[in-house]
Amino acid sequence: MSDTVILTLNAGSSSIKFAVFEPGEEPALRASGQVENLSPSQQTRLIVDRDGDRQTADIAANDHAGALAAILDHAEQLFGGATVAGVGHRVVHGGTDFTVPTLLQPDTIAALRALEPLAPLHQPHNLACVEAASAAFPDALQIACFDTAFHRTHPFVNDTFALPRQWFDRGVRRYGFHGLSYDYITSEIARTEPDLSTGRVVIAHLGNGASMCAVRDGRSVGSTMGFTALDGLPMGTRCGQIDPGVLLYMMQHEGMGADAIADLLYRESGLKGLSGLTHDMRTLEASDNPRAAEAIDYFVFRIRRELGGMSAVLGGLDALVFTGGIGENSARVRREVCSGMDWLGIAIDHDRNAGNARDIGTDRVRVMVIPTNEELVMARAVAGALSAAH
Ligand SMILES: Nc1ncnc2c1ncn2[C@@H]1O[C@H](COP(=O)(O)OP(=O)(O)O)[C@@H](O)[C@H]1O
Ligand SMILES: CC(=O)OP(=O)(O)O
Ligand SMILES: [Mg+2]
Repeated sequence: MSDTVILTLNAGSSSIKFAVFEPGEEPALRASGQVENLSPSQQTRLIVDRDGDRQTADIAANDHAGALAAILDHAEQLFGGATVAGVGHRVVHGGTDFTVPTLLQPDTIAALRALEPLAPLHQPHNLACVEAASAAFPDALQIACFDTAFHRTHPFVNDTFALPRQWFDRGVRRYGFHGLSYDYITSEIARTEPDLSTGRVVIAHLGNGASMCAVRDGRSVGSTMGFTALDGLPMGTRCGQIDPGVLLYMMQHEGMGADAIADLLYRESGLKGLSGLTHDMRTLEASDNPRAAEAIDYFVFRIRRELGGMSAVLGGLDALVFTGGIGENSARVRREVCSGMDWLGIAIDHDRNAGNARDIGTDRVRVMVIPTNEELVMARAVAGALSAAH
């Protein structure tokens, strides 16, 4: 057993997911878990998974520093006496400047803080974890791993809006997110499906946040997400694509200010807004309320539209991959996305789909369900930084 370990942190607004790896050419997972319900109105819980065993404890934390302190209270169980040599942080927005995993230092942290308004549900929490982990592990390398970095291979037409050119030059452009997930899926395809690694692939990352990525030759050529993680598909609480005229109307005729609109678009829309019930797909699927079904219908409709558009951009399609909590687990969403898609060469086996099997396609296009692993992508980056530092 190694005497140093890598810790990865992935902070959301009400959770921190973490994992512990032994460093090496391919880091080996030692333990993982999360702090969930990290909000004043809920009972915060710590979950630790190790050696096939799950432990759960109620904890008192109500912010990210408190959550990290609770994780460290379990240091012996997680690290087993090993030193944390590097910490990988998921940082959702890297803007135009951060295109590779980056050592976090005061100037980089300040530059990333400036991007907080572009990812208000994520960036402040990501940076809170950086602060807490730097205090807890002052001798460890703190490495930022960016959701935007995988998309920096986009052609200009996918990255620009049709605004006066100065806005593009000032960074108002489409970045794309969920890059750690797409990086992992493309690395899995390269490892297990060499024929597909030079192919035309659409990956649908469907979780609380949801986006799709068009991949050719293992590189991103398009994403449904844009300047922020609001664009594209509808999500748990985010609206997805919207006519900007709606926002003008709300400001000019409904007396809504920027904060009220931000709250509406980031926290009250998407599946939650449409259903009037919940952001949670599992609960929606179990509901017999017709609005729950309408919310799922809209989610599926947008995925199908984007699939058609991305297939056109790619000049055809060789594989469709589902990932993320919904993509990996919802047989209904996958079935409805693939239904009537034979014109594109997509058909699925319903038994294999119901069992979340890895290969569910029966026609020309491969249709696959691949669980994502953003933590491993971060651990690989930290392992690389550690071996470069020695
Ligand atoms: N068995 C399931 N059936 C349908 N949806 C599921 C299932 N399991 C998880 N989900 C959905 O996955 C979503 C969470 O996805 P996840 O990728 O874990 O989120 P996050 O973006 O927070 O990492 C929720 O909407 C949840 O309901
Ligand atoms: C970028 C994004 O939407 O991330 P998540 O799915 O973790 O909310
Ligand atoms: Mg996620």
